[in-house]
Amino acid sequence: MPGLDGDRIRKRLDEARLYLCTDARTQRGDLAEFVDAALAGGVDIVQLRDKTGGAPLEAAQEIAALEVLAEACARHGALLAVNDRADVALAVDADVLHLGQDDLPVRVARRIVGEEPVIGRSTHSPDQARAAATEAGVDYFCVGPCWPTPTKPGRPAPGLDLVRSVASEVETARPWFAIGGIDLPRLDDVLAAGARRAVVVRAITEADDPAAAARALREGLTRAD
Ligand SMILES: Cc1ncc(COP(=O)(O)OP(=O)(O)O)c(N)n1
Ligand SMILES: Cc1nc(C(=O)O)sc1CCOP(=O)(O)O
Ligand SMILES: [Mg+2]
Repeated sequence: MPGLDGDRIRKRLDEARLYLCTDARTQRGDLAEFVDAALAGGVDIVQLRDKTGGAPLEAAQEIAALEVLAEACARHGALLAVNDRADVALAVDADVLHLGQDDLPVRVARRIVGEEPVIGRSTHSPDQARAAATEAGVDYFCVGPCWPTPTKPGRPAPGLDLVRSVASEVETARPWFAIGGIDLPRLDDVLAAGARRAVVVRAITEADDPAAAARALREGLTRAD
């Protein structure tokens, strides 16, 4: 929630179970209604991740979409996440900045966003997960893809073996999320592998009823606690 201090952001991150990445829904023109429904269903963190047009969003479009998400997150007590861009995270006072292996180094991003927002890291191997579990400035990490996914074409999937290995071998107090190909029918397998938090894209963005889809995923994750 923009305006939260670092301690409150970290407390909410710790409690978070369901993380949604959404595009700006430019074609459908329903971003505000969509995100309101997803948040009502129990999404804890919303990230704007728009890679739909083959090129990044224009800056003005990205900021406009983030303002829509920020207002909805503030109303629902959820965290707002920016993908890739530390300058954009600073500009919109985001709670969360997410960085992949090929994005800005965390120590560089920290110089831009300061200490308040949390920073997350994508990981795709046990070594990367171990590094994210200890690297200074990282607050959470993601582990995947659990299944090959058209949302991230070309990203090989280490599968649930990676989730099992992180759950059993990486000792960390940092929250971590499983990602990639996760939907309700697969959630029990993700939980059985040892994850307690999940990131989804299509399971909510492509649902006929995003509130119901989010609710079912959130309930599944909550039951596993
Ligand atoms: C929450 C979350 N987890 C993983 C990613 C993927 O980040 P990255 O590997 O940098 O790929 P892009 O999303 O930037 O294409 C993410 N965005 N969010
Ligand atoms: C954006 C992204 N990052 C991944 C990673 O493994 O880091 S997998 C992924 C896409 C997840 O989309 P869906 O839920 O539609 O499969
Ligand atoms: Mg990235």
